[in-house]
Amino acid sequence: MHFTIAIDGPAASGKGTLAKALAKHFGFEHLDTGLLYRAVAARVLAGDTPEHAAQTLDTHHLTHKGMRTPEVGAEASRVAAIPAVRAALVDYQRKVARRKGGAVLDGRDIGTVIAPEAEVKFFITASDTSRAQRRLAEFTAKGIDTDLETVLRDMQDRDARDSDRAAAPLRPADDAITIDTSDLTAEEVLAIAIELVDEVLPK
Ligand SMILES: Nc1ncnc2c1ncn2[C@@H]1O[C@H](COP(=O)(O)OP(=O)(O)O)[C@@H](O)[C@H]1O
Ligand SMILES: Nc1ccn([C@@H]2O[C@H](COP(=O)(O)OP(=O)(O)O)[C@@H](O)[C@H]2O)c(=O)n1
Repeated sequence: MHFTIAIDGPAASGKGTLAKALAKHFGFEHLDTGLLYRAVAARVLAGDTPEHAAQTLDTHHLTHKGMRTPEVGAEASRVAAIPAVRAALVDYQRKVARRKGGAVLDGRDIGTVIAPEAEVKFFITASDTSRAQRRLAEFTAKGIDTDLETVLRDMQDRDARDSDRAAAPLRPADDAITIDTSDLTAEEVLAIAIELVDEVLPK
């Protein structure tokens, strides 16, 4: 059985949390596609060129530590605007998306470019303040010294780069279901999403 769930949205909206929980619930594979761009960015920060880093990316690069720092996130959104970088990462993502047994992919262009044929598409949003507070809590838990104002500004800069770029900009697919998670717990978001997927999933 092929069944793809596409999840897109801006930074720290809760895409990854929902994708992981949906994959677990339905026994599907999960791919955090942001990790691909973060892994390219980490290699660029270590001296590689974006094109070479993307073309030679290997799954073991995805498990490296330090991928969720503000510096890697900012660089990820810069390399992600380069068409050759995006092109190098397409095949791997499409292969996962059409994997037998079902897949959940989260990112920015899953419903629009990587898997426009996905059976279910979600666009996950939340207010800027909620998202910045969530991201700050993550950074603080990791021992990264920053503050709400800085996190909010970096996040808005990154969202703007992701939305304004010419190559696969962040936007909901026409047939995506938007969920605003500002006032919902992760469990509430999951329950809503499961119900919507169940309506489409072959019995
Ligand atoms: N509905 C929610 N309510 C509150 N916090 C949430 C919710 N969904 C996710 N989070 C938390 O917000 C942070 C960012 O979530 P994450 O799923 O990593 O976002 P994204 O993948 O969109 O960047 C994480 O610490 C996560 O636990
Ligand atoms: N499918 C995707 C996924 C991520 N990205 C880029 O990678 C960056 C990091 O993505 P991420 O999903 O790890 O970021 P968060 O939403 O977790 O903060 C984004 O800001 C985008 O620039 C992309 O362009 N396309």
